Amino acid sequence: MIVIGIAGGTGSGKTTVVRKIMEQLPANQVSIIPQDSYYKRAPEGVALSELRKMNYDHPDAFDWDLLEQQIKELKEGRAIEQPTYSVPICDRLPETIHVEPTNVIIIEGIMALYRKEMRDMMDLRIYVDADSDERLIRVIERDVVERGRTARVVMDRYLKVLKPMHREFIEPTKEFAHLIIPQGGENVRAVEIMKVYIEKILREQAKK
Ligand SMILES: Nc1ncnc2c1ncn2[C@@H]1O[C@H](COP(=O)(O)OP(=O)(O)O)[C@@H](O)[C@H]1O
Ligand SMILES: Nc1ccn([C@@H]2O[C@H](COP(=O)(O)O)[C@@H](O)[C@H]2O)c(=O)n1
Repeated sequence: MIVIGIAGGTGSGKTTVVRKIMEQLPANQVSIIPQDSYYKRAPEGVALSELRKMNYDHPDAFDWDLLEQQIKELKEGRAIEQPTYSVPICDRLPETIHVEPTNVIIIEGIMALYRKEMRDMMDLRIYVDADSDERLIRVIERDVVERGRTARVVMDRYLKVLKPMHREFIEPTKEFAHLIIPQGGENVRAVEIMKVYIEKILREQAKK
C-alpha cells in the first residue's frame, strides 16, 4: 500500500491532479480521502449566514482525530465509513461513504501536509502550486457558480481570511513536499511521473 498526500492552496488544482492520476490507474486500486470531508460539524443553533462567516482555512476547522484514525484504519487493511460534508450548508451530512482499503490511498486537501502525524503516514508528499491571483480567479468562478456566493463576498473573504491563512498555515507546508507541481491539473508531465512512480512502488510491493 502507498499513501500519497496532496496539499496546496484553494483553487491550486489539487482535485484536478487527483482526478488525472485516477484516470491513469485501475479504479479499484485507488481510494481518495478528501480533507474537505473532515471539516468539523457545525455548532448547533448557529444560523447559516453566521456559519458562512466562520474560518474554514484554519487547522482548528478540521476533525483531525477522525481523519488520522481513518487513515490508520485503511493502512491496517480495514474499511472505513468516510464522513461527507456539504460546503453550501457548512455542515456534515448524515450519509457516509464506505471506503475499502486499496493499494493506493490519496489524501487531498489544503492542509494535507500540516500535521506531522499525517506526514509520517505518507510515502509521497506533493504540493500543488499556483499563483495566488490565478487561484483567486478560480475561487471566484467556483464559489459564484457552484456555491451561490457573490463575487464581492468571495473577494472580501479572500483578503480577510483565505490569504492570511494561506500564508500562515498552507504555504509553509511546501517545505515538507517531495515534489512541487506547478500549473496543477494541466501539468501532464507531473501526472505522468507520479503514475510511473506509483506503479513502480506497487510492483515492488507485489513482489514481497
Ligand atoms: N493549471 C490550470 N490551469 C487552468 N485551470 C486550472 C488549472 N488547474 C486547475 N484548474 C481549474 O481551476 C479550478 C480549481 O481547480 P481544483 O482542482 O478544483 O482546485 P483545488 O482542488 O486545489 O481547490 C477548476 O475549475 C479547474 O478546472
Ligand atoms: N463550509 C466551507 C468549508 C470550506 N470552504 C472553503 O473550501 C476551501 C478548501 O477546499 P478546496 O477544495 O478549494 O481546497 C477552503 O479555502 C475553505 O475556505 C468554504 O468556503 N466553506
